[in-house]
Amino acid sequence: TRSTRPQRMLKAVQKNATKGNPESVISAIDYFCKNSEWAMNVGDEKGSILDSVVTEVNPSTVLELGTYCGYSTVRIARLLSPGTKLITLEFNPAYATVARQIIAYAGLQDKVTQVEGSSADLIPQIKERFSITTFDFIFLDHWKDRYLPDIKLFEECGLLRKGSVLLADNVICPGAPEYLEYVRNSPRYESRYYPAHLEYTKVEDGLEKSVFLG
Ligand SMILES: O=C(NCCCCCn1ccc2cnccc21)c1cc(-c2ccc(F)cc2)cc(O)c1O
Ligand SMILES: [Mg+2]
Repeated sequence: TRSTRPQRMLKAVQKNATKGNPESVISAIDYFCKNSEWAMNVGDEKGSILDSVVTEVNPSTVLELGTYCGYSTVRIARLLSPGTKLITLEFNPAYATVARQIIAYAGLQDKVTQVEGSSADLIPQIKERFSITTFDFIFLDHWKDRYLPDIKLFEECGLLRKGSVLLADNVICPGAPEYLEYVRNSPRYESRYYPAHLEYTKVEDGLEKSVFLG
């Protein structure tokens, strides 16, 4: 049977990137998506903004919702301080399988804990399962209609502290209007929009960075 797009992306990484070199893995995926097949990685333009926010926060505890093929996982993990690990959640087992191989090819498997399931199920379990009190940095890149219920779940589960940073992909395209309305109008967040474009296209999109004020 025909291979899947994530499988073809993995082949492109194995062919064009250098094992243990995260930058070459990132470049190989971006090249594949620009020249062969579009895929819903955060991409290079928004990825650079992600890099700058991760570098600024220098987080000790990190959660990513939406692993997909591991592109943003590699972008984040390569910037973490030694000894820091990130938790990345993926709902689709086929995506998770490809991501595991791409993350390992980049040599970052020791900095990543992959979890399979839905955010609604996982978020209430995090404190217990991973001995985490609060997150310094959360990257939202999963179902866009889950951004709002999940940020409320983070609050209810006591997973945010004064200064926790949430960065949300696709707030314009496909869009997360209710989420935007909430973080931009809630007195409990300081929110800022980073304009960019939908990965590998000229379509308007951007990232929303929201700092929890406690
Ligand atoms: O849908 C997107 N991502 C989510 C994929 C599914 C996530 C599933 N999942 C993972 C963890 C998890 C935990 N709990 C519940 C569900 C969970 C997405 C789409 C586009 C896009 C597509 C077509 C188009 F024409 C324009 C834009 C661009 C992006 O950058 C995107 O991120
Ligand atoms: Mg996205």
